[in-house]
Amino acid sequence: YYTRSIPCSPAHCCNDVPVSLPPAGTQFQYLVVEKKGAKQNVGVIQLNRPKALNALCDGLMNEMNQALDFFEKDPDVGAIVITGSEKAFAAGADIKEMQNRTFQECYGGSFLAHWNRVSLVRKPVIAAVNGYAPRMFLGKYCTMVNFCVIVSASSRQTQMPVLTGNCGSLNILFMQRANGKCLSQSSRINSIQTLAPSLQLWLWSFLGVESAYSEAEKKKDRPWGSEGGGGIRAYPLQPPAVSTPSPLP
Ligand SMILES: C/C=C/C(=O)SCCNC(=O)CCNC(=O)[C@H](O)C(C)(C)COP(=O)(O)OP(=O)(O)OC[C@H]1O[C@@H](n2cnc3c(N)ncnc32)[C@H](O)[C@@H]1OP(=O)(O)O
Repeated sequence: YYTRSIPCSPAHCCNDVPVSLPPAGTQFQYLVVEKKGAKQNVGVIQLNRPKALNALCDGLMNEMNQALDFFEKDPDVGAIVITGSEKAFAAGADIKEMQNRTFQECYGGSFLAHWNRVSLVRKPVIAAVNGYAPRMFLGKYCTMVNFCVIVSASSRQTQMPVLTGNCGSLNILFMQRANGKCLSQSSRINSIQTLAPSLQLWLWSFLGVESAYSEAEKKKDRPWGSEGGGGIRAYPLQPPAVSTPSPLP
C-alpha cells in the first residue's frame, strides 16, 4: 500500500489527508475488488474462495477490511456491493479455523472483533446474495451480511435463516418470493418496517446507491423483475398488520 493525497470534492472533503489506496492491480487472495458502474462509483467486493464456499477465514476478513477502507476513503465511490458466487454467498465462519480454539482464546482475544468493520463503513453497503448464506442474520457476529444496509437476496438463496436476535435494525431486506416466509418469523420486523421509508430516502439520496443497486442486481442469478407475474416481494412494504383482540368470552 502507498499513500497519496486525494483532491477534495463537495461530496467528501478530506482536507488533503493522506489516504491508503491499494496500488493498481493489487491482487487479493480471497477477494476480487473493483470499481464498477458507468461512473466507476460503485465499489464491488466479490468473495473469491470457491473451494471453501467463501467461508470467512481470517485472511478473507482482513482483506475485506482493507477493501472496505479503500472504498470508504475513495471520494469517487458512493456505495459498496458485497457479493459471492452463484453457489454460495458465504458458508459462514470458517469452521475448520475455529475448531481448535478454546473459549478463553476466543473471549480473551476478542475473536471476531474485526468482523465489525463492515458495520462502521460510512457509505451504504449492499449485500447481493446468491446460494448458501447459512444463518446469515443469527447472532451479533453472524456473517457480514448482518451489517449491510441493504440485503438483496435471489430466489435461489438457500438455507434462509430465521431472523432472530440482533438482525440489524438498519437492514432493509429485499427478497424474492421463495424467501419471503422467513421474514414473518422476525420479532424485529415491526421496527424495520417503521424505519424503512426514511432510511430508503436517506439511502437513495446517497451518491451512487442507485448504480450500486443495479450492480448488485447484475451479480444475482435472478435479478429483480425476472420472475414475472408480480412474484417479487420487497420488504418492508406494508405497515405491520394490526391484530384485533378477540372479545372476552
Ligand atoms: C460467528 C459466526 C458463526 C457462523 O457463521 S455459524 C455458520 C458456520 N457455517 C456452517 O456451519 C456451514 C458449514 N457448511 C455446510 O454446512 C455445507 O458446506 C453447505 C451446506 C454450506 C454446502 O454443502 P455442500 O454443497 O455439500 O459443500 P461441502 O462439500 O460441504 O463444502 C465444500 C467445501 O467447502 C468447505 N466448507 C464449507 N463450509 C465451510 C466452512 N464454514 N468453513 C470451512 N470450510 C467450509 C468444505 O469443507 C468443503 O471443502 P473440502 O472438500 O476441502 O473439505
